[in-house]
Amino acid sequence: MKIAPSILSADFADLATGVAAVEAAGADRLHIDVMDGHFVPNLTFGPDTVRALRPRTSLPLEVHLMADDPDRWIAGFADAGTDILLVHQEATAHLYGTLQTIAAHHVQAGVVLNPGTPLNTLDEVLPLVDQVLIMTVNPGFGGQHFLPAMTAKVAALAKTRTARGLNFAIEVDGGINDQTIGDVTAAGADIAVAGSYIFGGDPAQRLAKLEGRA
Ligand SMILES: O=C(CO)[C@@H](O)[C@H](O)COP(=O)(O)O
Ligand SMILES: [Co+2]
Repeated sequence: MKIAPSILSADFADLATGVAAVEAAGADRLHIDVMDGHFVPNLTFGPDTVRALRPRTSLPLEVHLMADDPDRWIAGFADAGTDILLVHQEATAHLYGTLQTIAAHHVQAGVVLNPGTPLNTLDEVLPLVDQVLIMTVNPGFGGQHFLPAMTAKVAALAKTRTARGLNFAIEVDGGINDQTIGDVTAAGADIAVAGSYIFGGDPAQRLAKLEGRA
């Protein structure tokens, strides 16, 4: 299991220190939650945050774009140094085209599903994506409780991946801690995002504990 610390729970006034701590602790990538105040009721980072972090770490930068009309932002995040760009199925009327545009910018493309959105809405785009992110909370805020019903969704997606001979990575996001990571690992998730759990204590100890339970 790869672990992607979410900087949503880091100290916004000292992001570089938080990033250095999780990198030293062996994180696999950095998860950057971009919120536009429309798609979700919160405001966070923009492309300039990615641009500022890029020279501060060698970790891959993964942007979780919680924004309406994501096409507006693709070029900006690509140019800023994003390695993986994840867009919500619910945020665009033209998902197939949006994913093609991300790939055309030489950025890995991923799609995200809210808890209430069925897996079959991705049937046509699965061959296009490098990654599928299953939200295990409603998006917008860190520190929420994991939704246990999402474990079956992860398992169903893993089954579909095998049946169709595809090789996208499966990621989970929301409420991941030492109590919840075991179930999603068993269900077939490859990458777990964790924010409040990692930054709510000593990041190195918390990361090691997650890896031990995964
Ligand atoms: O995308 C989101 C929230 O919308 C997440 O990436 C959170 O940042 C995860 O936080 P925790 O649930 O791990 O505290
Ligand atoms: Co996220």
